[in-house]
Amino acid sequence: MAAVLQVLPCVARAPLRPLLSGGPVVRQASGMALAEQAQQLFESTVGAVLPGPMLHRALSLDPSGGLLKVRDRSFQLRQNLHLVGFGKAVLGMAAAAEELLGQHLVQGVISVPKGIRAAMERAGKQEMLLKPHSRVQVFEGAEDNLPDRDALRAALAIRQLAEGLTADDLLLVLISGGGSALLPAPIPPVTLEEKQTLTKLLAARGANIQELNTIRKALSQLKGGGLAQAAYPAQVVSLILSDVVGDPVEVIASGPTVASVHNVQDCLHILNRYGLRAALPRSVKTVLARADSDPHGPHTCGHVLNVIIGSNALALAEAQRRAEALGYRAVVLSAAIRGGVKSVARFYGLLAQVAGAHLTPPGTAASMEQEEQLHELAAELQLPDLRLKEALETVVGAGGPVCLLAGGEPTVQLQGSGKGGRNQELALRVGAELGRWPPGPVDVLFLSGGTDGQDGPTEAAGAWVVPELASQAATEGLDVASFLSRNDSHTFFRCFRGGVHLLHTGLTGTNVMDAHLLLLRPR
Ligand SMILES: Nc1ncnc2c1ncn2[C@@H]1O[C@H](COP(=O)(O)OP(=O)(O)OP(=O)(O)O)[C@@H](O)[C@H]1O
Ligand SMILES: O=C(O)[C@H](O)CO
Repeated sequence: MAAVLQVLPCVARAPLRPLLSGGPVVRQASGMALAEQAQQLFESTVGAVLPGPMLHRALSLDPSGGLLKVRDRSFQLRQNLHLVGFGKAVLGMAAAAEELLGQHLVQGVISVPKGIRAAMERAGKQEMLLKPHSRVQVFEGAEDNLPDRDALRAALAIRQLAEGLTADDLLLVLISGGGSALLPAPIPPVTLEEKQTLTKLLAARGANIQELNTIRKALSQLKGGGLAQAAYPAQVVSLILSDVVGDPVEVIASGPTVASVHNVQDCLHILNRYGLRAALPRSVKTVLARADSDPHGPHTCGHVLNVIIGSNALALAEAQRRAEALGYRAVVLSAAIRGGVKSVARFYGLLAQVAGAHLTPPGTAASMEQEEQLHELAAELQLPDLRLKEALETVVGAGGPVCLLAGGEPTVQLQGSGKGGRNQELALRVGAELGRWPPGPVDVLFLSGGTDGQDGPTEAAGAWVVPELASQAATEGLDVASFLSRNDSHTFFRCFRGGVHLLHTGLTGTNVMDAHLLLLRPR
């Protein structure tokens, strides 16, 4: 089994850059508007997991001795270092790796989303781009996050590089979310089109990422440890940016350097669950039937070191430090927020109400009933790492501003044909929840943002809300409930107050799911 290391403990601070548009509309806290502080905290969250800081935390090079250190392991470099990568954040990761490794890097191939170089150039993010005469070959593909011919060409080039390595070589593998679609190499006779159709159907029928990637692994030459196997006997070091709740290395990008533990029965259960077993193409049945006799056994990954170098938890930890520096008592509630967006919004609404009441003098206390509802909802959401009790204890003892941080990936069941994204919909729903209760003597702000800088098919990363939002919107003739019923959160935020509640970052070059911030400040 491959060695799995957890996130690196210390985090370099990223430079601050204004991300939120619009002026301060929330009362000042410590001389700075809550909205501005939320901006800084979101910047810190993203900054902790930008490619440059991450790679510098993960790798160090001793140029005199030509030793590459990854955590507590050292590797001798002697013109034997090769690089491959795939994922939405891999262009910047490769640029940072190349900068760090210099002439030691012999060659590389990466597979990144279509148009990403042009987008980074347009955004002026030179640090996310490879040098003009880079040794790393770049393939762009997987338009709309679906495996396509371009991604297949990239996957084959990556396989070829891996297969050409010897026991003297070291292969650095850069992995981030979106890697599954960017590394398609179906096992014949399964075709790319068949795999694409199956993936689309599973996703449309609600399969989660664990289920989706179990099927992807079974049908792929490179996923589920296949890439590690192709590179054997070279030493493999995978640096992984997690976009999956809980950071499971076997799931992220379908674990190309992690031995798969799934068998055919697991796949058949999943296909059954989504009503796809009966209609399977013959090729898929053939490959599944073969798979049991030819598993990527655990023994195939003994030459691999898998290291999580960036995650939601790590990003939130940095935001927590920043919040404390701004004078908040800060708690990370959870880095594994999941569940329907309506329940998650209700959770944050109740949390704000209960926490707000704890922050204010007796007489404004939230009812016991609300506190009970909060705990019940938390139990229903089944968030494994939730620190609700600790958060509420902190609030009780705070006597001043409080910042509750969380992250993860709630789900939106699309009903309408409006324009929006997970984060904007969550923020709007939380805004509506906050408006249901009479405001106590406490300022409240909730922000939800996608750390990749793009929330659904919109140009915004997310949005922030305050309890007055719904009533203020009504004075502008905007009915929050009707926008929500159409999943039209982006249109709402664009119209409301000229769009000042939208969070605009542009593509950030990283992705560790979403970040949620709840700021409370007694008046
Ligand atoms: N109109 C809408 N309102 C709310 N959510 C939407 C809307 N349209 C799409 N979405 C949601 O946006 C998500 C897809 O957007 P996005 O690309 O940001 O997330 P993703 O696929 O999880 O990618 P990543 O992991 O890179 O963030 C889906 O969860 C989808 O349900
Ligand atoms: O590429 C993938 O499989 C998803 O982004 C999860 O990592």
